[in-house]
Amino acid sequence: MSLLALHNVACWRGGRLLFEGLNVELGAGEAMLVTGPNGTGKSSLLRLAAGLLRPLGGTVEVAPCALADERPALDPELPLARAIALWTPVGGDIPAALVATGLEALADVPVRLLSTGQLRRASLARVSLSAAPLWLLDEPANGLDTASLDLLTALVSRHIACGGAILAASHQPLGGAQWRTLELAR
Ligand SMILES: Nc1ncnc2c1ncn2[C@@H]1O[C@H](COP(=O)(O)OP(=O)(O)OP(=O)(O)O)[C@@H](O)[C@H]1O
Repeated sequence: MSLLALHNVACWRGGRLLFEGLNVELGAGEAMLVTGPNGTGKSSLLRLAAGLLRPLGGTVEVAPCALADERPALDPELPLARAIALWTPVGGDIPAALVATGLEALADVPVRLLSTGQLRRASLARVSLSAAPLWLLDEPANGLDTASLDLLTALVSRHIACGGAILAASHQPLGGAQWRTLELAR
């Protein structure tokens, strides 16, 4: 079953054509890494998949998805666990997700006090709790230290093993899956 299907997609942004004729198919248990130089449209592609951007042409079919990008999408004034809870469906195990992202000691700390790497991990915790089968990860390794990269690898591995799919944009290789690569060019 396809969790993401882009057919002949074109994207216009910032006054220029970023890409056209793009076809992507992601099924359960599949992961795709989007690479390419700055400004070639990696983040734009993820936003297209998330339904936050409209394609200039082509079609986008997508299963329920969760996006993690540079914006944490968490209320800065709330303690971390409560901010994440606003995104978590009933039954989501927030303490376990905080442990999986190494954030258990920060559950009561306001989001605005978290560091860059901690915020990135908080986004990953939010996504992992979303129950969405498709994860859209924009530079998920940015700002992560070595131990946190291992946590990211474990999260990816578990999601793929559970039949999820991941579309990630990254300038660095990611672990946890057999990544197919899509390279965007200028
Ligand atoms: N909100 C926006 N409004 C207009 N143009 C934008 C907007 N966001 C990005 N762009 C433009 O779209 C183009 C692609 O940007 P995008 O962020 O998708 O590239 P990227 O491949 O993810 O880059 P990077 O490797 O630097 O993260 C760039 O030329 C950028 O200026």
